[in-house]
Amino acid sequence: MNMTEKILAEAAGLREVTPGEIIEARVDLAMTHDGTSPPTIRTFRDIASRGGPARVWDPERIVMVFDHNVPANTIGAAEFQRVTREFAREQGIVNIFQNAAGICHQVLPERGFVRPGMVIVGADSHTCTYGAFGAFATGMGATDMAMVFATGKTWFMVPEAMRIEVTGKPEGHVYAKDVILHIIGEIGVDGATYRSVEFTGDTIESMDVSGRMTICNMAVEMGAKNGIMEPNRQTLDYVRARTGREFRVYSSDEDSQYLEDHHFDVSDLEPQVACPDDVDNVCPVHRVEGTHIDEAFLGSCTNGRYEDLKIAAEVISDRRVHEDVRFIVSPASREIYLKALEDGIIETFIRAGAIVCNPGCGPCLGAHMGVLAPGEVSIATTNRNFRGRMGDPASSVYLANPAVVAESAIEGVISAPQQEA
Ligand SMILES: CC(C)[C@H](C(=O)O)[C@@H](O)C(=O)O
Ligand code: SF4
Repeated sequence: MNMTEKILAEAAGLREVTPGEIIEARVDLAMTHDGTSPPTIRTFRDIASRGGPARVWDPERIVMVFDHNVPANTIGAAEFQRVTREFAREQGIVNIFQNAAGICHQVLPERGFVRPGMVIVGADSHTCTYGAFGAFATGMGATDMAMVFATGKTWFMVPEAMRIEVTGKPEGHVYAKDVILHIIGEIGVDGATYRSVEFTGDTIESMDVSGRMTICNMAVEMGAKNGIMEPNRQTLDYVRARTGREFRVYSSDEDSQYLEDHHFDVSDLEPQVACPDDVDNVCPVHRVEGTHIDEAFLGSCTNGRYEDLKIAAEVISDRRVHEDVRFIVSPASREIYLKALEDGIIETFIRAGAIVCNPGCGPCLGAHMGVLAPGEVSIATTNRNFRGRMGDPASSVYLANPAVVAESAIEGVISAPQQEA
């Protein structure tokens, strides 16, 4: 079996599982955020009113994070947060992060909730991020999540597996984001639908935790059920520094079967850009250089980590943001924000004329802060560029790495940074 199958078999109490099989699995951790807690709660109450349990199965295994609209920007968002807060209090859910602690997918690993070998479900599609830690992690809707709250279990169809081997050392301003954009450009937005995608190869093995998270974060953008990587040394150090709890590291058997095997050599890769309006509409940055932008956004669960802010600050140095551009920066968590503050990175942004916002999803999904007007263009370090994603349906989004976004913010048009990095 491969890693995903081993984790699922163990969680289902089975010796073996095979792709296509429907299993009932134990859930180790469940996450909901300010957008998805209320519908989960409503369904949970509905189940209770039909004879289901009135208490959640295990309040310690539920984590709630307010990140999509923090602080609340509408009365509706405020009401969603109030309902969630009250439910947490009533149910004894103490792991609720309300005041811009960060984006759920950053907060969970950072606070030691994510460990290798776990089964983690989240009411958010980018829950697949935790595959970077060797966990099986996937997103689900609020209705399924309500059943998890009630029973601590869920069903899965064991996914077919796909292996993506990445080799070579990226040069210059080429990062994990470029690697995953390039992969998605080749595989397509539906090329991995309902598959488990296992990332291997020396590029992945030597990659830092931040980069590994960026890659697994975007597995869902090619349709994957989950993305997963065997934890490397840096990942294990990260986990051990954040939790004293035990965990089990799984690896794929030598002879495990994959429906598809792909290989990417990234040694000569250029920075990549996903053009409107699809994540697989990818090209090397030089092809879109000079494209006018109105906004640049640095943040999100894809690229709002310390490493990303540092790259962007180095590119900016003592230059100033172009006068026709709003450059919005939102660190992915409070921990990251503080570290960037201590290191002068935040000061670099502010002096350059950037708008530094509190940690959260921010402009990523066009709901809060930095919404685009009709015809406007943004270049963002986020993971989605669907039509209308960051505002009006007639606005558009280019996805890129933090260095390209920072350089573009300075130049006022899509630009590649100098290659001396
Ligand atoms: C609002 C939420 C349910 C959504 C998701 O599931 O991914 C959001 O986080 C996104 O990135 O589009
Ligand atoms: S940062 Fe963007 S992609 Fe990530 S959870 Fe928030 S809205 Fe979704």
